[in-house]
Amino acid sequence: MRRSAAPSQLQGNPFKKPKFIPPARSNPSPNEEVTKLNSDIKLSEVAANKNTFLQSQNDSRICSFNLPTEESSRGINHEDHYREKYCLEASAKTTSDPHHTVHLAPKEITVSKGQEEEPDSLVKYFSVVWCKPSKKKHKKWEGDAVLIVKGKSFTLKDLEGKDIGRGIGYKFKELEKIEEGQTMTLGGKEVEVMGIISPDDFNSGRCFQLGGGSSAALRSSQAVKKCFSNPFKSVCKLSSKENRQKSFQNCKPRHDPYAPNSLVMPQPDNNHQWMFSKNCFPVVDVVIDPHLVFHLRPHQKEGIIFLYECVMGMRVNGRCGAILADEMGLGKTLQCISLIWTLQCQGPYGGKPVIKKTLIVSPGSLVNNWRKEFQKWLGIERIKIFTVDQDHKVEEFTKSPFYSVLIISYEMLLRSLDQIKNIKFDLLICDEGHRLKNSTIKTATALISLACEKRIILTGTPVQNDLQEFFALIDFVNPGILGSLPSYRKIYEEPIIKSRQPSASEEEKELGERRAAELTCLTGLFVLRRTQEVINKYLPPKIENVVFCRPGALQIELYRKLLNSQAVRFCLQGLLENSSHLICIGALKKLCNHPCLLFSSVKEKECSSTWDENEERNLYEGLMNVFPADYNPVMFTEEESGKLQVLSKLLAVIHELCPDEKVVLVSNYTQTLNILQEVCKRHGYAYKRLDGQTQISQRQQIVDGFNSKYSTDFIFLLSSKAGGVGLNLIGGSHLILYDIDWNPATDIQAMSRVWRDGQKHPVHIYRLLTTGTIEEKIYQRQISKQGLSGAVVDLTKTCDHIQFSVEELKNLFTLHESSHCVTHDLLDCECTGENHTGDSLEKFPVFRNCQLGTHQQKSDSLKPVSMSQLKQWKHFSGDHLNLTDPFLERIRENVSFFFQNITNQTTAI
Ligand SMILES: Nc1ncnc2c1ncn2[C@@H]1O[C@H](COP(=O)(O)OP(=O)(O)OP(=O)(O)O)[C@@H](O)[C@H]1O
Ligand SMILES: [Mg+2]
Repeated sequence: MRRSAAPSQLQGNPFKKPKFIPPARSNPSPNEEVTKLNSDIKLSEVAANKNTFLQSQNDSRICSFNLPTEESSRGINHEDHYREKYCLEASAKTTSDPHHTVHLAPKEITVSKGQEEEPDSLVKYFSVVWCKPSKKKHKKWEGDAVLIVKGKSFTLKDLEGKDIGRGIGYKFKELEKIEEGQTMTLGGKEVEVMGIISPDDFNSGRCFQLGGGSSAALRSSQAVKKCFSNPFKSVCKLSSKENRQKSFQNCKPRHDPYAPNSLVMPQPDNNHQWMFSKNCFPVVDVVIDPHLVFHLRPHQKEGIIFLYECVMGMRVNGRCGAILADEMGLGKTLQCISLIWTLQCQGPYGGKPVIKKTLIVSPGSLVNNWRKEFQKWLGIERIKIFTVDQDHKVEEFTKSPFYSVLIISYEMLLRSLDQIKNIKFDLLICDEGHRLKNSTIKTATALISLACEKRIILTGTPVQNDLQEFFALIDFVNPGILGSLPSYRKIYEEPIIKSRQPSASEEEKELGERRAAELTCLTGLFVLRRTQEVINKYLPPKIENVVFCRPGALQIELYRKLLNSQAVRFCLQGLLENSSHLICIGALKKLCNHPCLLFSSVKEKECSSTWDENEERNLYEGLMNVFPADYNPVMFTEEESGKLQVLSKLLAVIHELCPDEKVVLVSNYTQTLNILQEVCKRHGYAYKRLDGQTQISQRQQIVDGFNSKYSTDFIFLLSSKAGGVGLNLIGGSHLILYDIDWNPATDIQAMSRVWRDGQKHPVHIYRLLTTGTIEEKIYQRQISKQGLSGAVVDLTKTCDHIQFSVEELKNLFTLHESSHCVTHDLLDCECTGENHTGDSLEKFPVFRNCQLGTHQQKSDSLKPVSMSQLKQWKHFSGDHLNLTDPFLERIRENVSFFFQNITNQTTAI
């Protein structure tokens, strides 16, 4: 029977066709195959064992994929480069084995109630094509589908995972005997069986991904298509033999690949050469500029190899995107600069450069940081970069032949999109690219519309917290690799989410885990994340302190008044509108920072026209009577706020004991920053300030000014939410978090500004919390499981997204006046806050009964500390004798409790 082909047949159905084997690997030895399979299994196991697709990205091991170490990279680079494809080839093998017989049904297939239970432990899966029944000889097949046969029933699913046919009560023998090539009518559709699908391929979801992007399908179908298009085309283009010889003679590596410590990129395999080598140029080693290699950390070398392989299409055939999701401060910028500089000057085929122009899009505050980093690592001569701002328009870049790199902010990009679209960029880098996680926002649609194939997203944020956002990022760098959004939802998202519901059956759990593992395996080829641990050894010690400050008398009185307000009482009875608890929380937080902030808010509200109808009236009623009659917020005193008192003393002692060191002072509120700024003025401390209002064009200048060793600044006032992302503030070695955010990511972002590569001094972090108040509760939420699930490190998640039960609100709206530290009370620790024995803090390996381990512990990764980790931190009450830390000693009078942890303790403080 002749017939027109269904989509799968046009592309090459991997479930029917024999596996495509690249020329160089036509006869893999049995051992090699075993290794590959093992590698696949290991990979899946890691993901599955971790039981989570979410967590796996946080594990630096998972996405590293046997990247060569510094020592081994030279050797490995010249071998055929297959290691990264183990996973793919292994999948291809399982799917294409023509000898697959019918498999015993895995237990994950449920038998729905009422269905006949006959020998349907046998579940079989087939790839089929289908059409409406007709008597025509030449069938016009309408689509590919997956046929699932179980006992006397069957289900037909299209490649988006949707059911398109179901039937029950068939003669058992008919369904039992289905074999390849057979046609039959099932549920009103004519179906031809194309091949058998293994339970493994069904459970992993690979069988649905013909065109979309299953690893196996991608490799085979695309490679086949490209390879056999016209293999001789390029050869014929050569003008003459002499010309060819001449140009071949010039094909030399730009740098000596055999020099000691050289960093050589992996050579493309035969398949790649077959597809991409224009004019059959000889393969030349691509060698990273030794000038750069000299500075690179081992993880950065690996990162560059990873990026190179991705953008060259060596990891996933025909796909040139990558996500570099290294934790903050690991030098993603330098890795990209090295890649750009290399590709701009070199290439594997005849040494010809791979790219001409690069577009870097970054948050406005980082545009100049990119320029500086280029200059830092490559000087001003090697590469000409152009940054777009008010005075330097994209046209200038277009007109000048000198520039090869354009750096632009996301905002400017939108404004100049038309001009940008007219430029042919060969490489696109999106810094802090997690903002593209919503593909419908303008910036994302603008960037998606650019023709450039080689795309890199840089982000310090794990990208797998939300499966739809994850899809958007993956689909941006490698469009279509996960299929369409609807099919992704059906095949991956739904089973994965279902498997995580407490009510999930064993089968659902197993299926969800398999799909998650497959997704991790597929995307892990072009997503790389390493954690802070990889650079810890290059960083100075970090002394982290959580400081519980006693509230001032006025603060306590006002706090009580607020808690007794009608607004809070209504909240606790669930009587007020949804957002009213947020107003109460906001007022308590302000009060913790300083009573004068609350005073100003109430005054402002009193004058506002909405005051009468407003719930705030219920909250603020009678509050003014608590303030002294002549209270003037401008004349605020430090004594009125416990934290401000501690801060003031802390600044004084740092100034006195470390005159060469500087302080980064962080708050999330502009009004609080105003108070802190006033404190600086009163004490005569020179300062710089960066917040949401700071002009983008001035930001880098302010940062540079502060970081400069000639700067006289003592303090950098930073609004972390407004401008913290990506900044380098290594000029400061003391960082004080004046207030706490619901989202631990905001604080972690801020901390990472100073404890990063280039920091010369030991870093001291002080997190100030007002004892017994809502600040402690927020902190507890950060470190408890509740805070950790879901939006761990997503900066866009704010308090508004958090749902509170009445119980939780009750807890939030309680003031613990008699406790030294409610957080410690919750730790179930037997100590009385007296455990510090008086030895130097730095050398404190003593095992105390309240500790789970010795003092030093591994919490280096940029994750919020957990309750149990906190318990292992050294801790003591403020009135404990013999505080040997001179900074803590000076502030103890106003402090009820301390927690302290030292990382990288070995180096002397
Ligand atoms: N190999 C290196 N040697 C010395 N300093 C380095 C090295 N690599 C990076 N740095 C410096 O480390 C700092 C952090 O680098 P970078 O800004 O690229 O981090 P990042 O990974 O982009 O972090 P974030 O996610 O916070 O943006 C920069 O000052 C950079 O110059
Ligand atoms: Mg960065």
